[in-house]
Amino acid sequence: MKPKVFIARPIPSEVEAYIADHCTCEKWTGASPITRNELLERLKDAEGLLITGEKIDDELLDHAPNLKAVSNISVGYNNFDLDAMKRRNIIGTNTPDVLNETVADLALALILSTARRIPELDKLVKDGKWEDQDDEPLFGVDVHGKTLGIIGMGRIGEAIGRRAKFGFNMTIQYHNRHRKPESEKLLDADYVSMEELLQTSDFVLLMVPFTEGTKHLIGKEQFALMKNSAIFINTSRGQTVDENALIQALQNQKILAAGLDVFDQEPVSPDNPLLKLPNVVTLPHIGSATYQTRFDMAMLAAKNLVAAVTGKQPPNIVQELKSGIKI
Ligand SMILES: NC(=O)C1=CN([C@@H]2O[C@H](COP(=O)(O)OP(=O)(O)OC[C@H]3O[C@@H](n4cnc5c(N)ncnc54)[C@H](OP(=O)(O)O)[C@@H]3O)[C@@H](O)[C@H]2O)C=CC1
Ligand SMILES: O=C(O)C(=O)CO
Repeated sequence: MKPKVFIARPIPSEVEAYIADHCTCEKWTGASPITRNELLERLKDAEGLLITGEKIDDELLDHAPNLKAVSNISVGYNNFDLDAMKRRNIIGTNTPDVLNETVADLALALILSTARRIPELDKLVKDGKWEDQDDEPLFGVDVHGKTLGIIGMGRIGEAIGRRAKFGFNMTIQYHNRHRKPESEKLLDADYVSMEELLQTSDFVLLMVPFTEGTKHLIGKEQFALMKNSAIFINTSRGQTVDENALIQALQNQKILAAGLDVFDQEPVSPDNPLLKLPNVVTLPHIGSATYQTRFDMAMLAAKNLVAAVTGKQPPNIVQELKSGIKI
Protein backbone atom coordinates (compact mmCIF):
# COMPACT_ATOMS: atom_id res chain seq x y z
CA MET A 1 0.00 0.00 0.00
CA LYS A 2 1.28 3.44 -0.93
CA PRO A 3 1.67 5.93 1.94
CA LYS A 4 -0.98 8.65 2.12
CA VAL A 5 0.09 12.27 1.84
CA PHE A 6 -1.75 15.56 1.91
CA ILE A 7 -0.62 18.39 -0.38
CA ALA A 8 -1.77 21.66 1.16
CA ARG A 9 -0.41 24.04 -1.50
CA PRO A 10 -0.76 24.20 -5.26
CA ILE A 11 2.26 22.59 -6.91
CA PRO A 12 3.22 22.06 -10.57
CA SER A 13 1.57 19.02 -12.17
CA GLU A 14 4.96 17.41 -12.86
CA VAL A 15 5.80 17.57 -9.16
CA GLU A 16 2.40 16.17 -8.23
CA ALA A 17 2.92 13.32 -10.71
CA TYR A 18 6.24 12.49 -9.06
CA ILE A 19 4.58 12.29 -5.64
CA ALA A 20 1.67 10.26 -7.06
CA ASP A 21 4.12 7.66 -8.41
CA HIS A 22 5.07 6.83 -4.83
CA CYS A 23 2.13 7.93 -2.66
CA THR A 24 -1.63 8.17 -2.53
CA CYS A 25 -2.24 11.90 -2.77
CA GLU A 26 -4.99 14.10 -1.46
CA LYS A 27 -4.69 17.78 -2.17
CA TRP A 28 -6.20 21.13 -1.34
CA THR A 29 -8.07 22.44 -4.38
CA GLY A 30 -9.72 25.53 -2.86
CA ALA A 31 -9.42 28.84 -4.70
CA SER A 32 -7.86 30.56 -1.67
CA PRO A 33 -5.15 29.21 0.64
CA ILE A 34 -6.23 26.46 3.02
CA THR A 35 -7.37 27.72 6.41
CA ARG A 36 -6.07 26.29 9.66
CA ASN A 37 -9.37 24.51 10.38
CA GLU A 38 -9.57 23.04 6.91
CA LEU A 39 -6.02 21.76 7.25
CA LEU A 40 -6.72 20.16 10.63
CA GLU A 41 -9.70 18.35 9.14
CA ARG A 42 -7.68 16.81 6.31
CA LEU A 43 -4.94 15.16 8.39
CA LYS A 44 -6.66 12.10 9.90
CA ASP A 45 -4.97 9.57 7.60
CA ALA A 46 -1.99 11.55 6.34
CA GLU A 47 1.48 10.07 6.77
CA GLY A 48 3.10 12.95 4.95
CA LEU A 49 2.26 16.63 4.60
CA LEU A 50 3.50 19.12 2.01
CA ILE A 51 3.15 22.77 3.05
CA THR A 52 4.64 26.24 2.81
CA GLY A 53 4.95 27.79 6.22
CA GLU A 54 1.77 26.53 7.92
CA LYS A 55 2.31 26.26 11.68
CA ILE A 56 3.20 22.73 12.79
CA ASP A 57 2.48 22.50 16.50
CA ASP A 58 0.93 20.19 19.10
CA GLU A 59 -2.62 21.06 18.08
CA LEU A 60 -1.96 20.15 14.44
CA LEU A 61 -0.05 17.01 15.34
CA ASP A 62 -2.93 15.91 17.60
CA HIS A 63 -5.11 15.91 14.46
CA ALA A 64 -2.58 13.82 12.52
CA PRO A 65 -2.08 10.52 14.37
CA ASN A 66 -0.36 8.79 11.43
CA LEU A 67 1.92 11.65 10.43
CA LYS A 68 5.59 10.78 9.86
CA ALA A 69 6.90 13.77 7.92
CA VAL A 70 6.28 17.41 7.13
CA SER A 71 7.95 18.85 4.05
CA ASN A 72 8.20 22.63 3.79
CA ILE A 73 8.43 24.23 0.36
CA SER A 74 10.75 26.86 1.83
CA VAL A 75 14.20 27.05 3.34
CA GLY A 76 12.97 28.88 6.45
CA TYR A 77 11.27 26.60 8.96
CA ASN A 78 10.28 28.94 11.75
CA ASN A 79 6.77 27.47 11.31
CA PHE A 80 8.01 24.21 12.90
CA ASP A 81 7.54 23.76 16.64
CA LEU A 82 10.70 21.69 16.79
CA ASP A 83 10.07 20.38 20.32
CA ALA A 84 6.60 19.18 19.44
CA MET A 85 7.96 17.46 16.32
CA LYS A 86 10.86 15.87 18.24
CA ARG A 87 8.54 14.49 20.90
CA ARG A 88 6.52 12.68 18.22
CA ASN A 89 9.44 11.66 16.03
CA ILE A 90 8.17 13.72 13.09
CA ILE A 91 10.65 14.30 10.27
CA GLY A 92 10.80 17.96 9.15
CA THR A 93 12.46 19.01 5.89
CA ASN A 94 13.15 22.26 4.01
CA THR A 95 14.49 23.39 0.60
CA PRO A 96 17.96 24.94 0.98
CA ASP A 97 20.28 26.09 -1.83
CA VAL A 98 17.93 25.83 -4.84
CA LEU A 99 16.68 29.36 -4.11
CA ASN A 100 19.95 31.09 -3.14
CA GLU A 101 20.60 32.90 -6.41
CA THR A 102 16.98 33.99 -6.93
CA VAL A 103 16.64 35.44 -3.43
CA ALA A 104 20.00 37.15 -3.84
CA ASP A 105 18.80 38.74 -7.11
CA LEU A 106 15.83 40.16 -5.26
CA ALA A 107 17.96 41.49 -2.40
CA LEU A 108 20.05 43.40 -4.94
CA ALA A 109 16.85 44.68 -6.54
CA LEU A 110 15.85 46.11 -3.15
CA ILE A 111 19.28 47.68 -2.66
CA LEU A 112 19.05 49.36 -6.07
CA SER A 113 15.38 50.31 -5.74
CA THR A 114 15.85 52.01 -2.39
CA ALA A 115 19.09 53.78 -3.28
CA ARG A 116 17.85 55.02 -6.66
CA ARG A 117 14.21 55.40 -5.55
CA ILE A 118 12.94 53.34 -8.49
CA PRO A 119 9.28 52.82 -7.44
CA GLU A 120 8.87 56.47 -6.42
CA LEU A 121 10.32 57.75 -9.67
CA ASP A 122 8.41 55.21 -11.76
CA LYS A 123 5.22 56.60 -10.23
CA LEU A 124 6.33 60.16 -10.88
CA VAL A 125 6.87 59.44 -14.58
CA LYS A 126 3.60 57.55 -14.96
CA ASP A 127 1.71 60.31 -13.14
CA GLY A 128 2.95 62.77 -15.79
CA LYS A 129 4.99 64.73 -13.22
CA TRP A 130 8.38 64.45 -14.97
CA GLU A 131 9.57 68.00 -15.45
CA ASP A 132 13.35 68.09 -15.04
CA GLN A 133 15.67 65.17 -14.34
CA ASP A 134 18.30 67.54 -13.02
CA ASP A 135 15.91 68.39 -10.25
CA GLU A 136 17.72 67.58 -6.98
CA PRO A 137 14.62 66.20 -5.24
CA LEU A 138 14.83 63.26 -7.64
CA PHE A 139 18.43 62.32 -6.83
CA GLY A 140 19.37 59.07 -5.15
CA VAL A 141 22.54 57.70 -3.60
CA ASP A 142 25.28 55.52 -5.09
CA VAL A 143 25.42 51.78 -4.57
CA HIS A 144 28.80 51.07 -6.20
CA GLY A 145 31.79 51.51 -3.96
CA LYS A 146 29.70 51.57 -0.77
CA THR A 147 29.93 49.23 2.24
CA LEU A 148 27.38 46.44 2.56
CA GLY A 149 26.97 44.89 6.02
CA ILE A 150 25.37 41.45 5.86
CA ILE A 151 23.90 40.11 9.10
CA GLY A 152 23.56 36.39 8.38
CA MET A 153 26.32 35.41 5.95
CA GLY A 154 24.82 32.00 5.19
CA ARG A 155 23.97 30.38 1.86
CA ILE A 156 21.88 33.32 0.63
CA GLY A 157 23.96 35.98 2.38
CA GLU A 158 27.03 34.82 0.48
CA ALA A 159 25.16 34.87 -2.87
CA ILE A 160 24.16 38.48 -2.11
CA GLY A 161 27.75 39.30 -1.17
CA ARG A 162 29.02 37.92 -4.51
CA ARG A 163 26.70 40.17 -6.49
CA ALA A 164 27.54 43.21 -4.39
CA LYS A 165 31.30 42.60 -4.48
CA PHE A 166 31.82 41.54 -8.08
CA GLY A 167 28.89 43.35 -9.69
CA PHE A 168 28.93 46.63 -7.79
CA ASN A 169 32.42 46.83 -6.35
CA MET A 170 31.01 47.11 -2.84
CA THR A 171 33.06 46.45 0.28
CA ILE A 172 31.55 43.55 2.22
CA GLN A 173 31.49 43.11 5.97
CA TYR A 174 29.37 40.64 7.87
CA HIS A 175 28.27 39.41 11.25
CA ASN A 176 27.28 35.84 12.20
CA ARG A 177 27.60 34.10 15.52
CA HIS A 178 30.48 32.15 13.96
CA ARG A 179 33.07 33.28 11.44
CA LYS A 180 32.80 31.96 7.90
CA PRO A 181 36.37 31.89 6.53
CA GLU A 182 35.35 30.71 3.05
CA SER A 183 33.09 33.76 2.57
CA GLU A 184 35.81 36.04 3.93
CA LYS A 185 38.22 34.67 1.35
CA LEU A 186 35.77 34.69 -1.55
CA LEU A 187 34.44 38.19 -0.91
CA ASP A 188 37.47 39.72 0.79
CA ALA A 189 34.94 40.32 3.57
CA ASP A 190 35.64 41.49 7.12
CA TYR A 191 34.06 39.72 10.07
CA VAL A 192 32.95 42.48 12.45
CA SER A 193 30.91 42.80 15.62
CA MET A 194 27.23 43.64 15.22
CA GLU A 195 27.92 47.08 16.69
CA GLU A 196 30.71 47.85 14.22
CA LEU A 197 28.63 46.58 11.30
CA LEU A 198 25.71 48.82 12.25
CA GLN A 199 27.93 51.87 12.76
CA THR A 200 29.94 51.61 9.56
CA SER A 201 27.71 50.08 6.87
CA ASP A 202 26.02 52.16 4.16
CA PHE A 203 23.60 49.28 3.56
CA VAL A 204 22.60 46.96 6.41
CA LEU A 205 21.06 43.74 5.13
CA LEU A 206 19.39 41.14 7.31
CA MET A 207 19.48 37.51 6.10
CA VAL A 208 19.19 35.43 9.30
CA PRO A 209 16.60 32.73 10.05
CA PHE A 210 13.84 33.63 12.51
CA THR A 211 14.57 31.82 15.78
CA GLU A 212 14.25 32.68 19.48
CA GLY A 213 17.73 34.18 19.16
CA THR A 214 16.89 36.49 16.25
CA LYS A 215 13.50 37.84 17.37
CA HIS A 216 13.79 41.65 17.15
CA LEU A 217 17.51 41.33 16.47
CA ILE A 218 17.23 44.82 14.99
CA GLY A 219 15.37 47.32 17.17
CA LYS A 220 15.59 50.85 18.52
CA GLU A 221 19.11 50.43 19.89
CA GLN A 222 20.40 49.00 16.60
CA PHE A 223 18.77 51.70 14.44
CA ALA A 224 20.32 54.30 16.75
CA LEU A 225 23.77 52.95 15.89
CA MET A 226 23.26 53.14 12.10
CA LYS A 227 24.40 56.07 9.97
CA ASN A 228 21.69 58.61 9.16
CA SER A 229 22.44 57.82 5.53
CA ALA A 230 22.05 54.04 6.06
CA ILE A 231 19.65 51.99 3.99
CA PHE A 232 18.16 48.97 5.76
CA ILE A 233 17.13 45.86 3.80
CA ASN A 234 15.19 42.95 5.29
CA THR A 235 14.83 39.80 3.21
CA SER A 236 14.80 37.38 6.19
CA ARG A 237 11.61 37.29 8.25
CA GLY A 238 9.54 40.23 9.52
CA GLN A 239 9.86 39.16 13.15
CA THR A 240 13.63 39.64 13.16
CA VAL A 241 12.96 43.39 13.23
CA ASP A 242 11.05 45.48 15.76
CA GLU A 243 8.71 47.04 13.19
CA ASN A 244 7.68 49.95 15.45
CA ALA A 245 11.33 50.85 15.93
CA LEU A 246 11.83 50.68 12.16
CA ILE A 247 8.87 53.00 11.57
CA GLN A 248 10.26 55.46 14.14
CA ALA A 249 13.74 55.31 12.61
CA LEU A 250 12.32 56.09 9.16
CA GLN A 251 9.89 58.78 10.31
CA ASN A 252 12.58 60.53 12.36
CA GLN A 253 15.12 60.28 9.53
CA LYS A 254 17.37 58.20 11.78
CA ILE A 255 18.03 56.14 8.65
CA LEU A 256 17.59 57.09 5.01
CA ALA A 257 15.39 54.32 3.63
CA ALA A 258 14.32 50.69 3.89
CA GLY A 259 13.66 47.87 1.46
CA LEU A 260 11.38 45.17 2.84
CA ASP A 261 10.36 41.81 1.42
CA VAL A 262 9.00 40.62 4.76
CA PHE A 263 6.74 41.95 7.52
CA ASP A 264 5.74 41.15 11.05
CA GLN A 265 2.27 40.23 9.81
CA GLU A 266 1.82 38.82 6.33
CA PRO A 267 -0.04 39.82 4.26
CA VAL A 268 0.80 43.24 5.68
CA SER A 269 -2.15 45.28 6.92
CA PRO A 270 -3.10 48.17 4.58
CA ASP A 271 -2.95 50.40 7.70
CA ASN A 272 0.70 49.64 8.38
CA PRO A 273 2.49 53.05 8.49
CA LEU A 274 5.38 51.55 6.52
CA LEU A 275 3.15 51.57 3.45
CA LYS A 276 2.70 55.34 3.67
CA LEU A 277 6.41 56.23 3.78
CA PRO A 278 7.96 57.31 0.46
CA ASN A 279 11.41 56.12 1.55
CA VAL A 280 10.26 52.49 1.95
CA VAL A 281 10.18 49.97 -0.89
CA THR A 282 7.86 47.07 -0.13
CA LEU A 283 7.42 43.62 -1.65
CA PRO A 284 4.99 40.78 -0.82
CA HIS A 285 7.50 38.17 0.49
CA ILE A 286 8.50 37.32 -3.04
CA GLY A 287 12.23 36.55 -2.65
CA SER A 288 12.21 33.06 -4.16
CA ALA A 289 9.22 33.55 -6.44
CA THR A 290 10.36 32.91 -10.00
CA TYR A 291 8.75 30.13 -12.03
CA GLN A 292 11.95 28.10 -12.19
CA THR A 293 12.95 28.46 -8.56
CA ARG A 294 9.47 27.74 -7.22
CA PHE A 295 9.43 24.63 -9.43
CA ASP A 296 12.82 23.54 -8.10
CA MET A 297 11.70 24.16 -4.52
CA ALA A 298 8.48 22.18 -5.00
CA MET A 299 10.38 19.28 -6.60
CA LEU A 300 12.97 19.22 -3.81
CA ALA A 301 10.19 19.33 -1.20
CA ALA A 302 8.46 16.45 -3.02
CA LYS A 303 11.67 14.39 -2.96
CA ASN A 304 12.05 15.07 0.75
CA LEU A 305 8.44 14.04 1.36
CA VAL A 306 8.54 10.86 -0.70
CA ALA A 307 11.83 9.74 0.86
CA ALA A 308 10.54 10.36 4.38
CA VAL A 309 7.26 8.47 3.97
CA THR A 310 8.86 5.54 2.13
CA GLY A 311 11.46 4.91 4.82
CA LYS A 312 14.45 6.52 3.11
CA GLN A 313 16.72 9.31 4.30
CA PRO A 314 15.34 12.64 2.95
CA PRO A 315 18.06 14.91 1.53
CA ASN A 316 17.12 17.93 3.68
CA ILE A 317 16.08 17.12 7.24
CA VAL A 318 16.34 20.38 9.20
CA GLN A 319 19.38 20.59 11.45
CA GLU A 320 17.58 20.53 14.81
CA LEU A 321 15.66 17.35 13.91
CA LYS A 322 18.57 15.39 12.46
CA SER A 323 19.55 13.60 15.62
CA GLY A 324 17.05 11.43 17.41
CA ILE A 325 14.70 11.00 14.43
CA LYS A 326 14.18 7.37 13.53
CA ILE A 327 13.71 6.86 9.79
N1 LIG B 1 12.42 36.72 1.64
C1 LIG B 1 12.36 35.49 1.19
O1 LIG B 1 11.59 35.19 0.30
C2 LIG B 1 13.25 34.46 1.75
C3 LIG B 1 13.67 34.50 3.07
N2 LIG B 1 14.49 33.54 3.56
C4 LIG B 1 14.95 33.60 4.95
O2 LIG B 1 16.36 33.63 4.96
C5 LIG B 1 16.85 32.78 5.98
C6 LIG B 1 18.28 32.41 5.70
O3 LIG B 1 18.37 31.43 4.70
P1 LIG B 1 19.78 30.71 4.35
O4 LIG B 1 20.78 31.71 3.91
O5 LIG B 1 19.49 29.55 3.48
O6 LIG B 1 20.19 30.19 5.80
P2 LIG B 1 21.62 29.80 6.36
O7 LIG B 1 21.37 28.94 7.54
O8 LIG B 1 22.52 29.33 5.28
O9 LIG B 1 22.20 31.22 6.85
C7 LIG B 1 21.76 31.87 7.99
C8 LIG B 1 22.92 32.68 8.55
O10 LIG B 1 22.44 33.43 9.67
C9 LIG B 1 23.43 33.39 10.70
N3 LIG B 1 22.77 33.58 11.98
C10 LIG B 1 21.89 32.77 12.60
N4 LIG B 1 21.55 33.30 13.80
C11 LIG B 1 22.23 34.47 13.92
C12 LIG B 1 22.29 35.47 14.92
N5 LIG B 1 21.61 35.36 16.07
N6 LIG B 1 23.08 36.54 14.70
C13 LIG B 1 23.80 36.65 13.55
N7 LIG B 1 23.78 35.73 12.58
C14 LIG B 1 22.99 34.65 12.76
C15 LIG B 1 24.06 31.99 10.56
O11 LIG B 1 25.40 31.98 11.03
P3 LIG B 1 25.75 31.53 12.55
O12 LIG B 1 25.05 30.22 12.76
O13 LIG B 1 27.23 31.46 12.57
O14 LIG B 1 25.22 32.61 13.41
C16 LIG B 1 24.06 31.81 9.05
O15 LIG B 1 25.25 32.27 8.49
C17 LIG B 1 15.82 31.65 6.01
O16 LIG B 1 15.81 30.99 7.25
C18 LIG B 1 14.51 32.37 5.74
O17 LIG B 1 13.91 32.77 6.93
C19 LIG B 1 14.95 32.53 2.76
C20 LIG B 1 14.55 32.45 1.46
C21 LIG B 1 13.65 33.38 0.85
O1 LIG C 1 12.13 29.78 1.52
C1 LIG C 1 11.79 30.64 2.36
O2 LIG C 1 12.15 30.59 3.55
C2 LIG C 1 10.95 31.76 1.95
O3 LIG C 1 10.77 32.68 2.67
C3 LIG C 1 10.29 31.77 0.63
O4 LIG C 1 10.91 31.10 -0.34
